[in-house]
Amino acid sequence: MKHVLTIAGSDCSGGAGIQADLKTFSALGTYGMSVITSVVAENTSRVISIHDLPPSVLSDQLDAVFEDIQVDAVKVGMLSDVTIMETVVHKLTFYKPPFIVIDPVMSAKGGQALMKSDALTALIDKIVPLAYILTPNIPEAETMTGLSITTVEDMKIAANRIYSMGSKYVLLKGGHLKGAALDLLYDGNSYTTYSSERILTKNTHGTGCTFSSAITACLAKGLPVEKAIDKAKEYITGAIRHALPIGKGHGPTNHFFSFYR
Ligand SMILES: Nc1ncnc2c1ncn2[C@@H]1O[C@H](COP(=O)(O)OP(=O)(O)O)[C@@H](O)[C@H]1O
Ligand SMILES: Cc1ncc(COP(=O)(O)O)c(N)n1
Repeated sequence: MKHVLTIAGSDCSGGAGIQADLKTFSALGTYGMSVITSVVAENTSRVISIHDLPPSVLSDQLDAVFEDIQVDAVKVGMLSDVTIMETVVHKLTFYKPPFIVIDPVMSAKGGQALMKSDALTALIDKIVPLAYILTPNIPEAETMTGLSITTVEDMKIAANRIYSMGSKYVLLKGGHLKGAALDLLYDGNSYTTYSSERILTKNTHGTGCTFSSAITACLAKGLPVEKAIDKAKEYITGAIRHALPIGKGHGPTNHFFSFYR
């Protein structure tokens, strides 16, 4: 069995962050581990508070995992500030796991910030170059590039711009646009699209976390990039189609939908 690590925030309501990541890792047959960056008191409707863990606690967790267990792939999610980013860069540069998938989380579905705005430069200069695959959504790509993205042509221009910031692949997710749920992969040479029908639901809490974790698990299992994304796209579409209508806001993705099909 492959061993997969998530470095991300904790969502006590279980829909996003490390909770979504660990459920995805299990559902895809991998052994999941978690290093928590921040404890977020949040639910399907709102973020109440964010408690960032001290850098030493973050470093210790990373050492505890890497000194003892082989890590086949890493997913990075919420990194709230520059200090947390610097700690993650330091440790991942030292331990050099084979695949690093980075979801540049900036806000929760309700719009509340999960990354401090003064951390944008560190995200671009220090975190992005670590990424094998970077998975921004449309608002994140707009923040990173200063572009307005409303069409697939705009997505191509933005993906190109983000690629030049230093990640090996850019997967720009189109969940926030209209029409089909179309994601665009750019590898520096050509574009590949991954498309599914748009599911009419408000229950999209954790979609980005689930998708990036599924890609990470598939890479750990040895799938080439295009196949890993294909499989993860199939997984996220099922998890949204069967998303749970719980809570008063955006309900969470469902990781056990395959048992009920
Ligand atoms: N309503 C939907 N129906 C089908 N797929 C969706 C829907 N919303 C998002 N997706 C897909 O879910 C994945 C996560 O994308 P997105 O929701 O944009 O991420 P984030 O959670 O980071 O905002 C992408 O593959 C996207 O195309
Ligand atoms: C701790 C944490 N990390 C990430 C997200 C974003 O989740 P998503 O974009 O997948 O809905 C979140 N709401 N909470």
